[in-house]
Amino acid sequence: MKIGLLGFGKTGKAVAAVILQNKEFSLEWVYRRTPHLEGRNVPEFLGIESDHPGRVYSAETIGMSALLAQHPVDLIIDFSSETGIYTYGEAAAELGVKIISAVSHYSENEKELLKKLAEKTVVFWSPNITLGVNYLLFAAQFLKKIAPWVDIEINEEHFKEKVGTSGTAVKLAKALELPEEEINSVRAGGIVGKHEVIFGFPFQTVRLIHESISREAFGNGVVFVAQNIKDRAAGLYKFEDILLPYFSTEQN
Ligand SMILES: NC(=O)c1ccc[n+]([C@@H]2O[C@H](COP(=O)([O-])OP(=O)(O)OC[C@H]3O[C@@H](n4cnc5c(N)ncnc54)[C@H](O)[C@@H]3O)[C@@H](O)[C@H]2O)c1
Ligand SMILES: O=C(O)C1=N[C@H](C(=O)O)CCC1
Repeated sequence: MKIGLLGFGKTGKAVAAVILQNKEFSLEWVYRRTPHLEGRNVPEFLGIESDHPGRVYSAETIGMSALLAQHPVDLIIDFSSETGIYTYGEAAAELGVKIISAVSHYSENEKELLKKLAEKTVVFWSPNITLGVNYLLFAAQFLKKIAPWVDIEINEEHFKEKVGTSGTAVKLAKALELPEEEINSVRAGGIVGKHEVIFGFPFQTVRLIHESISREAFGNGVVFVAQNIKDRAAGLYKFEDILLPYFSTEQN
């Protein structure tokens, strides 16, 4: 599967490193806003031995439609920001190029755009692309179903510079019907990402914890998602759509 990547910051670099070492994929290009690193070879830049082309292009030099015509891909992965989708969304959807967006927060406008693009191609969006957190989300919902009266607290910890409440914690709060304002956030040093749901029962406490110990975790998540959406029809997908069949009690 040929891949294009938008967002080559802290996470994009770690995700690129994981993809470059996977023989099922070929990282064709990285697309940046500015010409910084333009023309660089990503495997060489990251010091990874890989035969993927992985060349850096910039919006100042080539538009997305031209890039997709000259260097076609099957899938675009987005670890940029809210605005990234406007750069490639329409061009990708027109060509049926699949989209995995890992951007943690979107406003209603971008969410509407994702829905529109999903009429033409596969669009997957998840504020947290790790298998672990999405498993935790299911487990937490099950426990709440069994004991709807239990006290629940959500804690999230991230690196000092992260702005706003994590998209993952917001999603957990929605799923567990808790007010977003009650999420407890810690910002300290270089914490990659930790989410905890505490169930306070009388006489016992249940803690569901997920910690990303390095950003390569998000690369592994991308690989898992890409493998699971590759044969899907156009539509808007979330992590739950991939995991739900695994919770079936039927034997296969
Ligand atoms: N879903 C997940 O599991 C997950 C995991 C980690 C990070 N994230 C999210 O991914 C995003 C990036 O995180 P980060 O820590 O790598 O941030 P970062 O600031 O280190 O990197 C973001 C990069 O994207 C680039 N960028 C921003 N807007 C762009 C655009 N319109 N076009 C092209 N490039 C653009 C920036 O220049 C920068 O290089 C954030 O939304 C973050 O919350 C999601
Ligand atoms: O590095 C980040 O930024 C992360 N953001 C996600 C969020 O906001 O939920 C979670 C993973 C790391």
